[in-house]
Amino acid sequence: MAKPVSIEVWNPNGKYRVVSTKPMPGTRWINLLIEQDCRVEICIQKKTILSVEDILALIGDKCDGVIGQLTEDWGETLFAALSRAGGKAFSNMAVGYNNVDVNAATKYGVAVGNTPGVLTETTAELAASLSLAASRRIVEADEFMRAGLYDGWLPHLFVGNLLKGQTVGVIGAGRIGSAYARMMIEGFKMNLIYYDLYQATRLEKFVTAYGAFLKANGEQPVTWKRASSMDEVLREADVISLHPVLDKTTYHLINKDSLATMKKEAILINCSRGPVVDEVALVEHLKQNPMFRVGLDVFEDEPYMKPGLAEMKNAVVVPHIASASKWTREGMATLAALNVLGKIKGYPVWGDPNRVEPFLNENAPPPAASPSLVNAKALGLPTSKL
Ligand SMILES: NC(=O)C1=CN([C@@H]2O[C@H](COP(=O)(O)OP(=O)(O)OC[C@H]3O[C@@H](n4cnc5c(N)ncnc54)[C@H](O)[C@@H]3O)[C@@H](O)[C@H]2O)C=CC1
Ligand SMILES: O=C(O)C(=O)CO
Repeated sequence: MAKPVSIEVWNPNGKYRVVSTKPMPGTRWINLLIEQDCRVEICIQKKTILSVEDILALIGDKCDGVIGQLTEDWGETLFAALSRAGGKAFSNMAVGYNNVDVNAATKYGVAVGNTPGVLTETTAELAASLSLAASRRIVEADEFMRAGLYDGWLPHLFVGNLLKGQTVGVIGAGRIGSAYARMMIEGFKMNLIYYDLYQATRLEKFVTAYGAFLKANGEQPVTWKRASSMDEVLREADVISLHPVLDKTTYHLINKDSLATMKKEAILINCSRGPVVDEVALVEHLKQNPMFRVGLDVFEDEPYMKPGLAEMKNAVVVPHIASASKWTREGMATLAALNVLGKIKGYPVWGDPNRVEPFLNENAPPPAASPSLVNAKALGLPTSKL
């Protein structure tokens, strides 16, 4: 028997029962659901990661939709239970959905939502922050100051890497990878090399135009190159940032061999998913190459780090906070709630998940659509005209 979980209830007489497995930032998401006759139940259990058993208890006998988190294991068991309870929709409060078995959801007729776009710039900004922190050894230097070790300027004190004119490498030049690339190119005049399965045409056009602008102003123009293999990026780039989805093709994309391919003084950033990097191999590489540095937002066995990583001075580590700006987190909550609401109300699916701004405008009602359902096609759901 599943244990009871603590919940907070909004609009108890609402017709549709929507459960959120966590309190989420802002109130717009709650108000939008209430306005459309939903009873909203929010799990307030003091437990960071809910088990499948906890979530089964939350779903109960009647549940129309659930908003869940990337820490939860949404597989066959939960989708079968949600479907038995009359559920039509689940949305992750995240753009990544590697914690969700989409095939199982489709089998039970449950739509799966995610939250693209609203976190693109915020996540790219954290990747840029980690790039700076790692290249200029900010965390090491901060610890040194606080320990009272600073006794005067020295020519060799915390010497790091200059970014200007160096090459930034992006693996996975989708929404976030492209936004990060632009920040590093505009901010630090870096040249770009990227690897993706698809051509990042808009990014290429941007770098070409920016290069022409710099040249016209008498500055060294920036350049871009689409690499034909990931290894080409690893060999040539001075800073490498990982932004692909996590799937079978990207699991341990960075491993002992690929680490050995990188420059000895390269900077590696991971704000995608932990298992994209073989963390045991990374710890060993950091030990052997003190001038190689990493900035990590995600870890292979979250919330844990592999043994040895916490002791490495050449690693900057933060707890999966890349999308943690107020505007973004409130927007993620709104998109997740609207994904679930749209399916419950029988609305079509928004035609372009890369253009979700109309759903985030607080001064106008959101479009009558689900902003982003990843199995819409498999479920044969209609698409809204933009
Ligand atoms: N650390 C954090 O808090 C956050 C992490 N993320 C992670 O970032 C990922 C990317 O998000 P978006 O940019 O919005 O997604 P996106 O779908 O726009 O971009 C992903 C890119 O990866 C590329 N890709 C897929 N397989 C590849 C492979 N084998 N090699 C190279 N490239 C490959 C795709 O073609 C695509 O261009 C999410 O799936 C999520 O896991 C996203 C937001 C916040
Ligand atoms: O959205 C995601 O995929 C995250 O990792 C958290 O924002």
